[in-house]
Amino acid sequence: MKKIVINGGKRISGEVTISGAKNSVVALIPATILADDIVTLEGVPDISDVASLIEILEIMGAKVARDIAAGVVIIDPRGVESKPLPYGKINSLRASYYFNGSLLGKFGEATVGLPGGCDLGPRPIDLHIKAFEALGARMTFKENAMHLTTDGVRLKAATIFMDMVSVGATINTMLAAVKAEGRTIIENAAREPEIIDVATLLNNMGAKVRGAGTDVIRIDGVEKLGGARHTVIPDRIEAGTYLSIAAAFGDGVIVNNVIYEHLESFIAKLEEMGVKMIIRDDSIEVLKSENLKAVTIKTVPYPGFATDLQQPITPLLLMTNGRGKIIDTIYEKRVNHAAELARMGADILVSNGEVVYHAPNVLSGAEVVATDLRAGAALVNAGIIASGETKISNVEFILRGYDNIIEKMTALGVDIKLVDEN
Ligand SMILES: CC(=O)N[C@H]1[C@@H](OP(=O)(O)OP(=O)(O)OC[C@H]2O[C@@H](n3ccc(=O)[nH]c3=O)[C@H](O)[C@@H]2O)O[C@H](CO)[C@@H](O)[C@@H]1O
Ligand SMILES: C=C(OP(=O)(O)O)C(=O)O
Repeated sequence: MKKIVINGGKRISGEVTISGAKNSVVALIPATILADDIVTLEGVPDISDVASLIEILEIMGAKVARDIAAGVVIIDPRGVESKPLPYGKINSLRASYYFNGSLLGKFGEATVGLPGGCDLGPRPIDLHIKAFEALGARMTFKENAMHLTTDGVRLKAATIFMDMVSVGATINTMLAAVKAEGRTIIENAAREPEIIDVATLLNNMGAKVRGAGTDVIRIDGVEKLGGARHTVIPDRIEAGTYLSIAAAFGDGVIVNNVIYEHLESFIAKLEEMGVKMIIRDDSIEVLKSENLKAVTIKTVPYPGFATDLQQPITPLLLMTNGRGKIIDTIYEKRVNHAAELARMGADILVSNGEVVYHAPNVLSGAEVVATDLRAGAALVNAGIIASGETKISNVEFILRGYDNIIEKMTALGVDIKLVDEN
């Protein structure tokens, strides 16, 4: 079993460069099968979710060439068939649900197992299914998988109102609708930067998607999509994770390859706490910051404070002064990191579904468990601050979403290693 071991208590400094966004690339890869020619993705992070998606692409018949160090993946989807994908890697990540949309959009048929991903409480996909049905698909369960079919190959455009703001359902509807007959309108669409990134790739492939990044997306279906070359946007969640530890325990850290506009609500919180920063065109320098103020964080859909950042920022909150809360309105059960941080000596607990903390805290190294991806990131950040040794298990979650975290943290002066141990 792999574990991350951190010898903490040494302040960090230096520079780190942010990789391509996990939540973008995991949709871009399934999107490539809609093309009838080669698609090249640049800025692809070295994370296990990408490896899993490439494996699935290859099972479907795509030819894939990857240069991991250069961050380039070249996908030739011309041999792809809509084979049933009931088990295996499909269940190991969330984003495998995008193959439902792209296979359905291309072949009028898809058989894909239920998605996995982080256990954050219930994560239904009813909105995805409702949207596919509105586009003319029928759904049944077959071989433990969702089987989607339509009459003929092309779906029929529709106006779809999303009952809730959902990143996955918005992207999946785009994937299914780009080749449908007529104009599809998605109302109450999610507005995350990753949605714009997927729309940009689709448009470069020849699609007609307008309005991505607003809550109304219009898609005029086209018959054919071609090849394209696309660079993945920087990962705002990875950036927020490094900015958090830089603010909590840095003596001057520059975070490169950042789009500030994607992080505005997060930066606003750092400013409210009193963190000193210099914001440049595509980098943010965090200066040594002291006497920080406790704040309350409430997660909401973009452009509000991202649910994926509330756990990585928690160790920073623990270093402030005062009391505060974290209220996650997207996933009420995304609180498991609190108990692990308490094992490291933090004054933090969950009350009525809200995380309540009292700062400042003195953290000590401990054996802790990464219960999910961002809980794992929180424990890495806490382990850096804590005195003594922190040993984190279940690191597979962390490696799903953080490109070269050991190397990047080491470059900032952290004593951190990945070990194989029972
Ligand atoms: C691979 C990926 O991009 N994952 C991100 C994506 O997940 P994911 O796309 O799964 O999250 P959604 O935006 O769909 O979920 C938002 C909320 O809507 C609910 N919901 C969603 C779909 C549905 O059919 N029915 C329903 O009730 C969910 O339970 C949740 O409470 O957005 C989340 C919210 O920003 C992030 O935490 C995840 O990192
Ligand atoms: C919850 C996350 O990922 P996923 O939706 O892939 O499980 C995340 O990236 O924080």
